[in-house]
Amino acid sequence: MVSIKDIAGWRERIFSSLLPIVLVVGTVSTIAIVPFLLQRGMWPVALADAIALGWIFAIWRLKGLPYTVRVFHFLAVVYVLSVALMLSIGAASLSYLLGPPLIASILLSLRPAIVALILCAVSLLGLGATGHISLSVPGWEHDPVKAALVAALNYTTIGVMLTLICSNLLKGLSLSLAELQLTSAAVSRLNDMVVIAKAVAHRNSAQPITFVNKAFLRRTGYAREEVLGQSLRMLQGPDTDQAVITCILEAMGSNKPCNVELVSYTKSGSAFWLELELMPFTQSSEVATHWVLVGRDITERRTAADAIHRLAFYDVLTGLPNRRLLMERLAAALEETPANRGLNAILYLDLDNFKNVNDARGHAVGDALLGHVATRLNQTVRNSDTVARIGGDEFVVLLGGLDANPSVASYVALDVAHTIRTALAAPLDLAGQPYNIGVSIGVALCLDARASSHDLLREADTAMYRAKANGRNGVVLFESAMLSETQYKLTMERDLAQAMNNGELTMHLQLQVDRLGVPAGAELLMRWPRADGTMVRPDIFIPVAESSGLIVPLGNWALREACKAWLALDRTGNPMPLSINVSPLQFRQPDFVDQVCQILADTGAPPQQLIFEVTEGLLIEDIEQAIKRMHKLAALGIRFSVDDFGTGYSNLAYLTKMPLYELKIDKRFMHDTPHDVSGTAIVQSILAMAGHLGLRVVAEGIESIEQAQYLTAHGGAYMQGYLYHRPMALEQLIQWLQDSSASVVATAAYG
Ligand SMILES: Nc1nc2c(ncn2[C@@H]2O[C@H](COP(=O)(O)OP(=O)(O)OP(=O)(O)O)[C@@H](O)[C@H]2O)c(=O)[nH]1
Repeated sequence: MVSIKDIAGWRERIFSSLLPIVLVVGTVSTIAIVPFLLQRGMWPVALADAIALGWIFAIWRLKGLPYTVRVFHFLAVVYVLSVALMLSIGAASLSYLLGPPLIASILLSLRPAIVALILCAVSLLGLGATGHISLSVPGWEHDPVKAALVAALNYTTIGVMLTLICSNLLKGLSLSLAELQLTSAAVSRLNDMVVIAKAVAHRNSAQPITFVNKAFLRRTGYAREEVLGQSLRMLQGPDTDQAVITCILEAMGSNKPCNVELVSYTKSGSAFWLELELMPFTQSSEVATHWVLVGRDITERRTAADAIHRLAFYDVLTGLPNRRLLMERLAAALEETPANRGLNAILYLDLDNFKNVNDARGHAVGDALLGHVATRLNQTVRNSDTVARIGGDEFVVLLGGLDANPSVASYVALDVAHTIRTALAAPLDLAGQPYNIGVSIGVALCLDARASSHDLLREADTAMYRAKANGRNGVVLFESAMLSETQYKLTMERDLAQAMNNGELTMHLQLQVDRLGVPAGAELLMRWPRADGTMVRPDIFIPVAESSGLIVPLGNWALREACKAWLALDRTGNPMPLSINVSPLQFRQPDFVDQVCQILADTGAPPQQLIFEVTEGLLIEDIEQAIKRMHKLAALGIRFSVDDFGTGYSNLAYLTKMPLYELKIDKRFMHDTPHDVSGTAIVQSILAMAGHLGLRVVAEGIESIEQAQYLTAHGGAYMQGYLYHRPMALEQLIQWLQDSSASVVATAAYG
C-alpha cells in the first residue's frame, strides 16, 4: 500500500513530476517552432523560449532550494513566458495567463493563487489598454481601454472560478488525507493484527498482501518487505485445517465476510492460533477490491481450551480416550446403520491380578504397566478403532465397521480379542523385572439397533466377568443368558444387604467329632432364611457377598456371633473351640487385626477358643503379608485352619511358615472315599502331610460309616458331616448337648 502523504507531500510530488514533463514538452515545441520564428525574424520569442527552458531546467536541478522558492520561480517563468507570448503573438496566447493562478492554487495555496490572478489580470489590462497587445472587442475596435477592460474582466471571472474549484478540491483532499493518516496511524498501532490484500477475482489465484500493521510483524517476525506482495496463503501451514481454508475461499468467492479460527505460522515456522475476521472492501462496484483481515492471537485461549478438553475427554495417565469420550463415540457409531458401516463390537478388557503389581512393585510400576498396555492396544488395532481406558485396569476397544453379517462380525471381533490377548501376553520388562500381562476380555456385538451404548458396554462387561470366572486370561463372547445371571446377582446383592440390615441372617453350628464320635468343636455356618420360608444356600450367597464387598461387614458380624455363641456354650457348661470362616477379602482389610481385637474386647470371648478357617485363595496373593497378619493373630491365641485344603494352589513351601493348627479335607475328596482311588490317594497324602507338619485334620462331608472307618484306620482325623450331626441353631445345639450329656466328654478332651 502507498504510504499516506499529506497535501504538502502530494504537492511536492506533483511538482517534481511536472518539471521534467514541462521540460520535455517545452523543448520539443521550442525546437519545432524556432525555425518558423527565425524565418519571421521573431528571434526575441525564440530567445525567451530558450531562457524559459534554461530557467525551468535550473529549477528542476536545484532540488536543495526550498519548495516554495522553486515554485515561485516556476510561476515567474510561466508568467514571463505568457506575457512575452502575448507581446509577440497577441491574444492567441491569452490562455497562458491562466497558468500562474491555477498552478499557484495547486502547488501553493489560495492566497498566492489570488495574487497571481490579480497580477495576470492587471498585466492583461495594462498591456491591452496601452495597446501593446491587440484585444479586439466588436464595437470598441478603436477603444483599447474598454476592450482591455472586457478581456481582463472575462479573464478574472474564469480565473476566479478555476482557482476556487482547484483550491476547494485540494482543501477537501487535504482533510481526507489528514483523516486517513489518523486512521492509518491507529491501525498500525493496534494490538490486533491487520492485513490488507488485493482482491483477485479468480478463486485459486494469490491475493497479494498490500498492507500489514506492526502487530502482525511483531507476532510473525516478518519484515514488512518480506510480506508485501506475498500471497495471503503465507498465513497457512501444514496444521491449518483445510475445512477452514475452504470456508475462507468460499467467503471470498461470494464476497462475504467470515470469522474463522485457524493455525497460522510465524516466520520461524512456529504455529499459533489466529482468530481471523475477513471483510471484503468494496468501492464503486459490488466486487471486493481488497480483503481486510483483522486477526488476534488466541493461542493461550485455545491451549487452555484444549487442556480442558483433554482433561474432560482423555485419561491423564495413558492419554487414551476416557469413558466419556468412549460413550460419545459409541453413541455416534450406534447411530450409523450397519448396512452402511457394518456392525460395531465392544471389547471390554480387565487386566488379571493387576492389584498384585501395585502391591508387590508399587503404584509407579503399576502406572508404567498401564502405559505399556495402552501402547500395545493402540499398536494392535486399526487407527479407526477407539481404545479407551475407563477406569483402574479396565480398557475398552470399540471396533467399528465389522461385517454386516453377525456371524462374520463376531468371528472378527473374537479374532481381534485373541490378537490383543496374545499381544499383551508378550513378556514385558518393568523396572528391570519381567512381567506377563494376563487379560480377561468380554466381547459384545451390537446386534439390536435399539440398544444403547450403556447396554452394549454392560454386555461386554458381563462377558468379561465370565472370562474372569472361567479362570482369567481368556476371551468370552456375550450371550443374552449371561445378563439374566448378572441381574439375578444384582438383585441378590440388594436383598442380602437388606437381610443384613434387618438382622435376618442367622448362625448355625455343625459339630465336629473325634474317632469315638465325641464332640470336639463346631464350625459356625451362616444361614439366610428368606421371608417366603426358603433358605438361601451359603454357596450361593457367600460368593455374591464376596464379589460385592458385603463379605467384610458380614464376616465381622459372623465373628461377633461366634464369640457370643462360645460364651453361651460356656455358660451352659459346654465350652468348645469354634471354627469361623474368614474370607480372603475380609482378611486383607488393613484393619482386620484391629477389628478382631475390638470384637474380642467387646464380647470377652477367649481368642484361644477361636479357629479361623482361611481358604487357599488367601495364600495365593500377597503371601508375605498374609503370613505376617496370621502371626499377629496367632500371638493373640487365635488358631488357623486351611479350609478346603487340596482344592486350590497352596504353595506348600509356605505352609511351614504359617502358624497353622489344622487342615480341613474338602468334602469332594471324601465323597468317593474309600472307593475312588485318586480321591483316596489325595486324602491319604493330606493325612500324611498333616502328620508330618504336626497339624490336626478335620474331614468334612462324612456321610457314611465307611468314610468314618477309613479315617479312623488312617490316622484318626476329626470328622464333620451328616453321619454325626447336621448344622443346628445355637439353642438347639445347647439343648442337644445337655440332653446327651456329651458336654462332659468335650470338656475333658479340650480342657
Ligand atoms: N497403578 C495404578 N493402579 C490403579 C490405578 N487405578 C486403579 N488402580 C488399581 O488397580 C487395581 C484394580 O484391581 P482389580 O481389577 O479390582 O483387581 P485385579 O487385581 O486386577 O484382579 P482381577 O481383575 O480380579 O483379575 C486396584 O488395586 C486399584 O487400586 C492407577 O491409575 N494406577
